[in-house]
Amino acid sequence: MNWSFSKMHGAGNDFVVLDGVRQSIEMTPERARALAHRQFGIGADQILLVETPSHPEADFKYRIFNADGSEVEHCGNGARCFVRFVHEQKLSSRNPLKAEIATGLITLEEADDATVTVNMGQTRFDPEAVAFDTTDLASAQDHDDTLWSLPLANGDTVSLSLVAISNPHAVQIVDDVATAPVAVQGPLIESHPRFAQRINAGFMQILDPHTIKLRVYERGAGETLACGTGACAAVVAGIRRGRLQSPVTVHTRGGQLAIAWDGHGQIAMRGPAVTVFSSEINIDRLVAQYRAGTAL
Ligand SMILES: N[C@H](CCC[C@H](N)C(=O)O)C(=O)O
Repeated sequence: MNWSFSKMHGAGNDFVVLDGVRQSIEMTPERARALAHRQFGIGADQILLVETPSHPEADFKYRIFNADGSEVEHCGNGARCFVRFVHEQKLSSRNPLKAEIATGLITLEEADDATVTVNMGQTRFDPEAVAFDTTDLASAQDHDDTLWSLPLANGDTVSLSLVAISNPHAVQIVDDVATAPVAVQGPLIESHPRFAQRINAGFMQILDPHTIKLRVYERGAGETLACGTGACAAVVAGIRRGRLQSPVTVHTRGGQLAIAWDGHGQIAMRGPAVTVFSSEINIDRLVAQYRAGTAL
């Protein structure tokens, strides 16, 4: 079966985007892993699927699969590519669009300067929102933010702000993102046993109240060049800890994102969306090649 797709990225966070409206696409974890595989597949951090919505006010349903095949609640950089894809593929000319995600609706709007602004949906700060087990753990309360001191398996202890942008994030402040132990602490935080659904691990360097640098070790994908929900989570954590003021420019390894948050409502994120190429692929042959390649 042949699937047409677009290869896209938002600030270097890259995606395979599929039209599940005009094509019959049944996504499985293995198919997502095969499409995302950097050697045996197309290569991507996430696979994005556009579908017919079930929510009455939505224009489309927006589904996200990580490179490890896990289906997740949200992807901010992907949302910008989603609306660009819908317009480029002439699935709809509506602008702004409403997309249905796991926790409700998000609004996506393309601007004339080729950037896209997304209202990122609900934000939560309670440990339950990130499936964090707080049993026997004293929270180091910091301002009005819960700052959790978490021992890691390698002997490090980290201070984490927990924020859900529909998907879960654990954000820490570091002196210098360039030397932050992302490769060591990232996987230990991502798969820490107290996070029942795993978590995205953010490392934020504050340059001034309106500017940060950020690296994110993503759940199910590893470190990416940018993470949209991670940028939102970092800005929210910084504002709630009295260290940042809206709007905030987030410098990532793949580009810049502009985040605005009034302290209680939705978060708005603006940034780039780029189509690298469009093509089609035989998914059955791809999965067979992926199985053969990864069997060793
Ligand atoms: N790895 C994330 C999903 C993709 C988020 C990121 N690519 C973004 O732009 O928000 C998770 O498992 O929640």
